[in-house]
Amino acid sequence: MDHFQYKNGALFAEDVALSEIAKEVGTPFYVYSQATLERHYEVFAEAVKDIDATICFAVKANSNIAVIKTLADLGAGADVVSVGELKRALKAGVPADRIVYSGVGKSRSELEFAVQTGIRQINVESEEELELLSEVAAAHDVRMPIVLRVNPDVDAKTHAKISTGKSDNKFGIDWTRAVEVYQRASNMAGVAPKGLACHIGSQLTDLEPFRAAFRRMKEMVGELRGLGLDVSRVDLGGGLGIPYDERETPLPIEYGKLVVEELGDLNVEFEFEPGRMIAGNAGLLVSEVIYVKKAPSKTFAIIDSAMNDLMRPSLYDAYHAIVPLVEAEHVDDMQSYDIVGPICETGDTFAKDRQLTRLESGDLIAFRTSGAYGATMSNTYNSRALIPEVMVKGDKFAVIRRRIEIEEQMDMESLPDWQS
Ligand SMILES: Cc1ncc(COP(=O)(O)O)c(C=O)c1O
Ligand SMILES: N[C@@H](CCCC[NH3+])C(=O)O
Repeated sequence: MDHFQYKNGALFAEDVALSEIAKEVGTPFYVYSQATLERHYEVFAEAVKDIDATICFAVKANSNIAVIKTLADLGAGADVVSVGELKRALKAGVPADRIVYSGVGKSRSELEFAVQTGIRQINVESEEELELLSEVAAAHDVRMPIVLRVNPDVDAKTHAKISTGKSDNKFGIDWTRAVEVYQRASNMAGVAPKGLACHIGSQLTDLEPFRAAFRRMKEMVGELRGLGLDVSRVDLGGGLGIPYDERETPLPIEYGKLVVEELGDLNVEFEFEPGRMIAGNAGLLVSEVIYVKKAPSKTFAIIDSAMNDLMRPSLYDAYHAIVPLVEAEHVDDMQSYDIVGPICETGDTFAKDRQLTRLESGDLIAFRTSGAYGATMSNTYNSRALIPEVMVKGDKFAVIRRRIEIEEQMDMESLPDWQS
């Protein structure tokens, strides 16, 4: 359940009419419901309450400091993949000892920063990274807690571009090598191996791939313990899918049950890294129709947001429900539209042949389920502004990132001496 509902024909975020926000901040903008963010975190926490669990919100899904702080205030940790995300998490008030750091390409300076910050753990994804981390941590007189991210060679049955657990994906250490690498790590300076991690992909709509990965993790923990090695943590990553359309997706409670069923007797601390499940349905992208253009074979609704603001449709052919801000009175007046942005690429298409109530220039529409991987993946292609993000709580709203205009972006550029 989210907190974006129609009241008297107008779409509200909690107790604020979205048209009111549009009037104040202009379109397009992202809007998040604090109550939905909180509710999703609580639902996930409830689902894993029977095990020792640290929930580390995957900051890549939504890195706005106000969003991270909302979750940190409920006790969330953070899963970060860059020093930039680490700095955001710290600024939002996430305690360092609740931050885990994943990613295949952490640089020396990033490792140095993480080691000095004293975060909970680094999820090591290759032997080369292990060697570098060992050197960096030892030089700082630190024994850095690590887990090895394992690639379990499991097909997550999700979009190929966001599947991460097959052996031909770049992520993690191949499961057939993991025990040997762990053994090696336990004799290295600067690192303290605590356990294993896996993350097989994002937007999983079937629990079976999770089960397969969990079983592989369990086998490996058994093997490591059999060798007398200590394993006290297992990080199960994120990946739980959410409904973008009417198809059902597994509930967090079912996922939690699966974890208990498969791994409940492991006697470890678990870490989870949910991103989409928490932020996805907590956000909308609101946009205005600029023109409605009839072509011989179809009608285009050209709107003021574009693929640079919400990349998911053009990148993954992802579906986002599109709804009007003013509930249509005549639902029998449905028409077919291609919803497109102003960018100079045909790929700048949000939806094809979408049945919507009649649209006119000036109408406001919203893309549902845009709170995860929306603003974080936006960019300034075609020299467009970065759009505002707004947070709603009850009957209040606040701009949590202002529009970053092109003038400001140009201020970051300079001419080489020989041109000035
Ligand atoms: C290592 C890692 N953890 C967590 C996540 C968050 O995934 P999701 O948003 O699907 O929960 C991702 C992204 O897929 C990831 O790569
Ligand atoms: N960016 C992707 C998810 C990738 C998850 C990152 N590991 C999406 O929008 O669905």
